[in-house]
Amino acid sequence: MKFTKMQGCGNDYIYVNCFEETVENPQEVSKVVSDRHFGIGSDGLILIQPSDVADFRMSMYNADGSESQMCGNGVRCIAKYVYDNGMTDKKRISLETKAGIKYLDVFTEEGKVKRVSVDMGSPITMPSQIPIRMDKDIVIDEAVQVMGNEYRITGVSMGNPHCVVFVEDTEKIDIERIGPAFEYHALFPERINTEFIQIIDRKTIRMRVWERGTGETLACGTGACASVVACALNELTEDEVTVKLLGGELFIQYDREAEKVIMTGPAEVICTGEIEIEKSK
Ligand SMILES: N[C@@H](CCC[C@H](N)C(=O)O)C(=O)O
Repeated sequence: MKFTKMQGCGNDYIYVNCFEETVENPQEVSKVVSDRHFGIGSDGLILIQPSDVADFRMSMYNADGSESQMCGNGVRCIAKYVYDNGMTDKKRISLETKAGIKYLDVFTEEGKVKRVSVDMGSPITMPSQIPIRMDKDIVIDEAVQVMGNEYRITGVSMGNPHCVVFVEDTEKIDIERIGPAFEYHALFPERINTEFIQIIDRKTIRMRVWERGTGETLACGTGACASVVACALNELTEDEVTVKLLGGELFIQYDREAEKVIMTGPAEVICTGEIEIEKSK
């Protein structure tokens, strides 16, 4: 199987061009390629596919093989892949995802995509649609018990589920211990991505993330968008915020009137290669 490894703010995935390759069992293939010791090493697998309703389609799988509806860093990398490889010459690309059609604007330097702005659509705050098991109209700054401690959570879906927790200092979070406890908490029937957010000032936040199905990653695009919406709901920041992640920075604009979130950030190729996948996978 031919692949390209790409990253957006250090959130790295194996991309397969399904106009040329067939991936029969993507859940299993994602586990194999993502393994950082016995595979290529990545946060998951992303398939670039033909679409009947948009220019391209994305399917994305976490490192544990579970499928997600959306991947913010992944959609930017797909825009770079299809443009740089001459699969389109459009500077506004439409992409079908399990969370609807997303529109990607590419910014090029010397003919190659450097940055991409994505219309991430409307944030969803209704608990039953995130989903979060809470008998409320919206989950803002709600107290929950996790591993014997109280945390205050704000729930937002960007097509995939997020739980945002504000902390004094992201460096002091024992994320390997607390991340899985959030992910598998009974409040979240489809598990959850958890963002730990430190407010730097009204235009800047620092974020660490525990991703559903993968663990701690260096960045999460949907998570950055969900966090900026959560900041706005808690009146902690303005609506245009730079999110500092372990692997880089994303610029997020929350347009409350239009009810949409725009994410802008980089996309880079790491390497290309070929891997033998057993027939049963
Ligand atoms: N890293 C991604 C999100 C990947 C999916 C997530 N782990 C989930 O299961 O929903 C991003 O950049 O948005």
